[in-house]
Amino acid sequence: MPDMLNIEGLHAGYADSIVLNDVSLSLDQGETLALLGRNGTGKTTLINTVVGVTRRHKGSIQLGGQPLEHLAPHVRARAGIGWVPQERNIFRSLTVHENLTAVARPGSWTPAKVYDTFPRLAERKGNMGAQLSGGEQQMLAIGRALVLNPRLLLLDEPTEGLAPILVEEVLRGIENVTKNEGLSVIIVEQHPQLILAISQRAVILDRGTVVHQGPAHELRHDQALLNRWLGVSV
Ligand SMILES: Nc1ncnc2c1ncn2[C@@H]1O[C@H](COP(=O)(O)OP(=O)(O)OP(=O)(O)O)[C@@H](O)[C@H]1O
Repeated sequence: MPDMLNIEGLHAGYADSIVLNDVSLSLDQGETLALLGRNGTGKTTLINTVVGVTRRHKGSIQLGGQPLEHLAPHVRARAGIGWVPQERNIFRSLTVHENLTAVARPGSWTPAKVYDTFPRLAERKGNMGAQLSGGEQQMLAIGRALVLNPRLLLLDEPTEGLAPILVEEVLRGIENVTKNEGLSVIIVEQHPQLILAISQRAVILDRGTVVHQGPAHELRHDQALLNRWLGVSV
């Protein structure tokens, strides 16, 4: 069976500038991959290249064996790519429930299941998107991606700017999604300790190239590697 996601020899960037340099990685069904690296190392560019909104210069991207690299972003979405960009992508003038029902597509993820995963959203069902806290908006953005019933979910810094208690709540929700549903996820995160704890695989980018790739539990306990590439202590 092919990998859920397979990227080979990817070079991509913006207009003529190349940010990603020969990136290769793969991800199985049901796996979570922590995508790490200092600021400006190309994490968002990699996510955006899988989505199809940057310029790809070279290399292949396959989803479940299907080549994606020549497809438009909306066709990639239909093929099973769910995307939660850094700037939380919700309708601010619709209610929580309308946000979820407006985009839902047939599949196992329904608004009701999103409420089970993020009970806080159930309590805010009738609130406008604009009235939600940052953490609640993030949960709603993830919920909106889930009701599209993707095969691969791409989350760009889902806990950025959140209070610690909400960080835990968002990460717990993400962990349940991957554990119970067999969904593949790539998460860009600035808190390596937290994200490695709920991931199976880890990739570190530095200046647009993959400098480390391996099991998340190994990296989580490898102080030297974390220090070298991320400048953090565990
Ligand atoms: N729209 C753009 N046009 C041109 N260059 C860009 C654009 N977006 C990002 N870049 C450049 O690409 C490089 C990688 O940026 P990217 O946002 O992918 O890094 P990142 O690892 O996600 O960083 P951060 O953690 O700060 O979000 C940077 O040098 C950045 O200046």
